[in-house]
Amino acid sequence: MSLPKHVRLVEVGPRDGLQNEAQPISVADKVRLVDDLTEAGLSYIEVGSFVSPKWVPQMAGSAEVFAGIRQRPGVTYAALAPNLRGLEDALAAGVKEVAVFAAASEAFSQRNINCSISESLTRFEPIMDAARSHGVRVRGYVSCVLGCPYEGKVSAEQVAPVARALHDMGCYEVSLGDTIGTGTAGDTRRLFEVVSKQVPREQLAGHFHDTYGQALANVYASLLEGINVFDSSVAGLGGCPYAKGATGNIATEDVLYLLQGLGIDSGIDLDRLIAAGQRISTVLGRANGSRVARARTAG
Ligand SMILES: CC(C)(COP(=O)([O-])OP(=O)([O-])OC[C@H]1O[C@@H](n2cnc3c(N)ncnc32)[C@H](O)[C@@H]1OP(=O)([O-])[O-])[C@@H](O)C(=O)NCCC(=O)NCCSC(=O)C[C@@](C)(O)CC(=O)[O-]
Repeated sequence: MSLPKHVRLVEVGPRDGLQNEAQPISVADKVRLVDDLTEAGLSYIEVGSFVSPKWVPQMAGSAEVFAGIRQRPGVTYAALAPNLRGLEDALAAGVKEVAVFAAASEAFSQRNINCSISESLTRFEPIMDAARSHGVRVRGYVSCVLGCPYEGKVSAEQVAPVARALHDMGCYEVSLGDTIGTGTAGDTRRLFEVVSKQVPREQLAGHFHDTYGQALANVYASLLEGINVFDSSVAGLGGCPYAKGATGNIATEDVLYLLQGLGIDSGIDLDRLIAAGQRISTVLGRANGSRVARARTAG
């Protein structure tokens, strides 16, 4: 399969990245991050989550973040909504696109959203109906597609029906998440081969964490499988509260560098993106998780 000419990057740093940071982050710092990402040319930014603040304290204040950001026309600013309450809060905050999230492993589903996989899919139905009636698009996630912190190996055959269910209920795109970052390029190719028999490739995305240093290889493997949407996190922000040692998502800067080297357009300005990543890394007092950013800012 030939490589795509254009790839869309879904920037998940303000949500997947910041949700895992230990120290409190002010609304102003979150707003600044989203604005910096808009300036860098990202066309899709996941801004926050409308989830229980007891479960994910860092995402409290997502409505204030939405109220504070400068929204550029043509850019999608999305949020997670795990239940009807989350959707209603998102709508009240003026959110135009939400994401629901399921898992391919039962144990992870229980720990993450406190219900079984099938209960979660049932819970999403009224969200889909309400979103549809408000003209809000819904993206779907499947976690633990290449491994689970509790159950170990997860097969592509376990992932496919969950992805299919999300697609069938109306998710316009389903993002497959290697939550603990253990997957290899071979696993990734097989995953997309199997899942694309149930959901068209054009409606699948790859979401890779870099725990084992395989994320960039997995993006390349996915490109070879005809996938052209990837979730990534500026400065490689994040981790996973349920997976010991898990690192953040693949750094957006590193994916962008890969894409530029392949002559694939994404509309993003690497220098501005690096500046955005440096700024939030300084705010958080952490090392920048992007290899490209570290190399470009060394010395
Ligand atoms: C799903 C629930 C809400 C179920 O939570 P629950 O405890 O089963 O629900 P509940 O209905 O019994 O409610 C419990 C409490 O939460 C409140 N509540 C209930 N709903 C909401 C809401 N929407 N917003 C705010 N508060 C809410 C509710 O009002 C109540 O408050 P209390 O009476 O105890 O004071 C909970 O489990 C939850 O919020 N979990 C958080 C899950 C989460 O955000 N995980 C991280 C994102 S997923 C991810 O990172 C993976 C991904 C997508 O990146 C891909 C990958 O890498 O794998």
